[in-house]
Amino acid sequence: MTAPLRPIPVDDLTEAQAAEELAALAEAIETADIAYHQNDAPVMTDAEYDALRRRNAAIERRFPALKRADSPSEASPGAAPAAGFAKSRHGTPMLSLDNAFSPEDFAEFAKSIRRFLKLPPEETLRFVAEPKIDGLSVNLLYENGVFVRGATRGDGTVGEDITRNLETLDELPRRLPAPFPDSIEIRGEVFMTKADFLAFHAEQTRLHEEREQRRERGEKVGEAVRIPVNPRNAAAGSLRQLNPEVTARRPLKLFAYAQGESSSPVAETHAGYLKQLEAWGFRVNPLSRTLPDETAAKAFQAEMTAERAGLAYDIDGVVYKLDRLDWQGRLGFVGRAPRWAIAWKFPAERAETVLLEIQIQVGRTGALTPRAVMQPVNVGGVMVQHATLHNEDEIARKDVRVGDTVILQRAGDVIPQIVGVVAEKRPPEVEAAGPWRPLTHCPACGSHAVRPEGEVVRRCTGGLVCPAQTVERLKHFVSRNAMDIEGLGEENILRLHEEGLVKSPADLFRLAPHAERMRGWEGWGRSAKGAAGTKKVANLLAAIESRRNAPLERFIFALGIRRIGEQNAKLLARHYQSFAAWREKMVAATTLGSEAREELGSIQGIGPAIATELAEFFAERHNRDALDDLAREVAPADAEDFSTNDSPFAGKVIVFTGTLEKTSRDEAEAVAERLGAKVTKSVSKKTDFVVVGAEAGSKAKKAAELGLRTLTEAEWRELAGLG
Ligand SMILES: NC(=O)c1ccc[n+]([C@@H]2O[C@H](COP(=O)([O-])OP(=O)(O)OC[C@H]3O[C@@H](n4cnc5c(N)ncnc54)[C@H](O)[C@@H]3O)[C@@H](O)[C@H]2O)c1
Ligand SMILES: [Zn+2]
Repeated sequence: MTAPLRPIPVDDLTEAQAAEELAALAEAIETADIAYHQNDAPVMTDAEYDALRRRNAAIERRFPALKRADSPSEASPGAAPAAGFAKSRHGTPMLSLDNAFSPEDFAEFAKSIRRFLKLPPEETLRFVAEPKIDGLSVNLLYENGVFVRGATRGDGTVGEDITRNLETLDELPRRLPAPFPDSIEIRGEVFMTKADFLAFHAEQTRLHEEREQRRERGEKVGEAVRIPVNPRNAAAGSLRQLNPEVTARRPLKLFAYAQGESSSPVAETHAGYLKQLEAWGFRVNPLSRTLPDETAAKAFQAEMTAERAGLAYDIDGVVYKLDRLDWQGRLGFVGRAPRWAIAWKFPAERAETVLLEIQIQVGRTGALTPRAVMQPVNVGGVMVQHATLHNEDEIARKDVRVGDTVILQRAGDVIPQIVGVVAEKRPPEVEAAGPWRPLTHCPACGSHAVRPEGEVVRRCTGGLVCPAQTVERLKHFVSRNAMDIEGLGEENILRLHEEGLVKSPADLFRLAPHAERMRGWEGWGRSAKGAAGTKKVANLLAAIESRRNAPLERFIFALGIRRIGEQNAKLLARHYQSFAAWREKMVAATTLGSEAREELGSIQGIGPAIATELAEFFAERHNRDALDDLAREVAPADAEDFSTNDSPFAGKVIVFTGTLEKTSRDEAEAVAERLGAKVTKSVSKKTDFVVVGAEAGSKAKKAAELGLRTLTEAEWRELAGLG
C-alpha cells in the first residue's frame, strides 16, 4: 500500500531531512489540532492525524537531539478554549491517552506497568475495559452534591465553560444522592448515536442546499450551515454552542467513566468507582467489564471488534484502565497521557461506493493530481466523498475506472483511500470503454501536460501562463509568510487576474496607474448602487507599496520555487545576503560541477537535491525573465549577518504569547529571528524566553510553572533594541 507522499522510511532520513520534516509535522499537527478541537472542523481524518503523530514519534526516536521545543509529543492535548466561552480551570488536568494498535503494543503496555511498579510475575494486573466512545470529553463539577459547573477539555488545563449547555442534557444528574464528597469532578463523554447523527446530517445537508439555492437566486441568506462529518464532530459542534437553546434541540447523550479532583476518596478500584457513578445516577457504559488479568484483553478486543458495527454509537477502540487506584496514583502521568491506561484502537474500516468522477487538480507548481469523487458513503462513522488517487500509475495498477464500484478504506496510514475495484460489479459499458487514460493537456490552460522520464507526476508546462498556476503563485506570493501584502485575498487576486491587470507578481507593483479603473469595480470603490465608497483601492496600493523592500528571505520564499519553503529561503538569504548576489550565484549554479553549484549544495540544510531544484528553476528562461521583471519593481532588503550578532537573543528559543500592543506578533517574531533567535509556538523546558503580552493564557502559566524567564513587551523591546 502506498502512502500519499511516498514518505522516506524513517531509517533512511538524513538529519537535515528529519529536521525539516519535524518542523513540518509540528506545524501540520498544530493546525489539525486547532481545526479539530477549537473549530470542530477537522482538516483531515483521524487516521491521517494519528499517522502524522506516529511518524513524528518515530523520527524523534531516531533523532532524539532534533526533538523540537514545540514538539507535538510534548504539547498539551487539544487546543486552547475558543473565544466567546468563559474559561474554566480543571482541578486536575484532563489528558489524552496513549494508543495501542496490536496485541504486542498492549503487552508492552502491561510490561511497562510491571516494570514501573516493580511487580513480581505472579502478581496479576486487573484491568477495566471500556469501549472508547468517539465523542467529546467533559468535566462536571459537583459541590455539595449539586452540579455547579461543566467544561470541555480545552488544552487539558483550562476548558470552555459550557455549564448552561450541559444542563440541557437529560442524562446529566443535577443532584447526587448522598453520600458524596463535598466537591468532586466527574468526567465522561458526550456523544450522538449513529442514528441521530445520520438524521442530523441529512437535516443539515438539506438546510445547506436550501441556503445555496437562495443564494443562487440572489436572495438574502443567513449564517452558513455546518454539515458535520462524523458523530463526534456533530456532538462537539452541538455542545460548544454560544446559545444553549441550540444545544437543547440536539440529541446528546452522556456516559461517565473517570474522576478528576475529589475532596475525599470515592473508591479503591476503578470498577468500584464506576459502581458509585451508577448509584449517583450517571449512565455507565453497560459493555464495560473488569478483566481478571492482562491476557484477557485480546479476547475482549476481538469481542468489541465484532460488536462494533451493531452498536448504537461509534467507538474507535477500547480503553483499558488499571483497576487498582493506588497503583494508578503511583504510576502517574508521562507527557500528555497516564501510564495506567491505554486506548487500543480498531483497525481501518472499509466500505463500498461508486466512483463518479476522476478530477484532475492543478497545483501551484503545475503538478496534476487525480482525485476521486464518489457517491458519499459512511466509512467507520465518517462521511467520505473524496479520496486521493495519488498518481496515474496507481490508477493504472488498480485499473480504477469511472463508474466502478470501489472499496474505500480509512486506515492507520492513508485515509481515505481506494483499495481496489469490485470487478464483478463493473458495468459492461465501463468495461467496454477501456482503462482510464491520463490527460495529455492541462485542464486549466490547455498547455501540454508532460511526465518527465522516471517521475511519477505529470506536470503542466504552462508555467506562468497557466491560470491555475498563476493564481496559485500570486496567492502564495502575497501570503502572510511570503510578501505579506494585506488586503489581497483570493477573491481580489482572482478579480485582478480576470480583468487582465495582474498576470505575474511584478504586475502587482504596476497597479497604481489603474487605480481609477479599479475604483470603478463594484465592492472596490463603488457600491452596488453606484455610489463611490471605500478606500479599498488606496489601502491596497499602499500595502503593495510598503512591501517593495521586503526582506530577501520572504522574497525568495514568495517565488514559490519547488522545495524552497520558509526555512530554506531563510538559509539562502542568510548565505547570499543580497538579492543581486543570490541571483548571480543561482544562474552560475545552473552549470553542473561549477563552483557556484558546489557552494549551493554545501550550505548546511540545503544539500544537492534542493540545489538541483533551484538550478532547474534558474535554467528556465521564462523564470529568469519573470524574476528580472520583478527585480525592476522591488528591492529586497539584504539579509543580516548573524555570525557577529551579540544580541541576548542570539541562539535562544523564544515564545511570544498574548497580544502585543506596539507591533503585531508576526513583526515581533521576525525581529526575534533577525536577532538570531529561534521562535517556537509552545512553551517547554527548552524555551529560553517567554514574551508575555496582554491576555496571555496557558502558555504564560506554563512558563511560570517551569520557572522560565518571562519578559513584558516593554522589556522585550528594550532588550531587542527597539526602544
Ligand atoms: N482529524 C483531525 O484532524 C484530528 C485532530 C486532532 C485529534 N484528532 C483525533 O482525536 C484523537 C486524539 O485526541 P485525544 O488526545 O483526545 O486522544 P484520544 O481520543 O485518543 O483519547 C482521549 C480521549 O478519549 C475519550 N474517551 C472515550 N471513552 C473513554 C473512556 N472510556 N475512558 C477515557 N477516555 C475516553 C475521551 O474524550 C478522552 O479525552 C485521535 O483519535 C485523533 O485521531 C483528530
Ligand atoms: Zn496549465
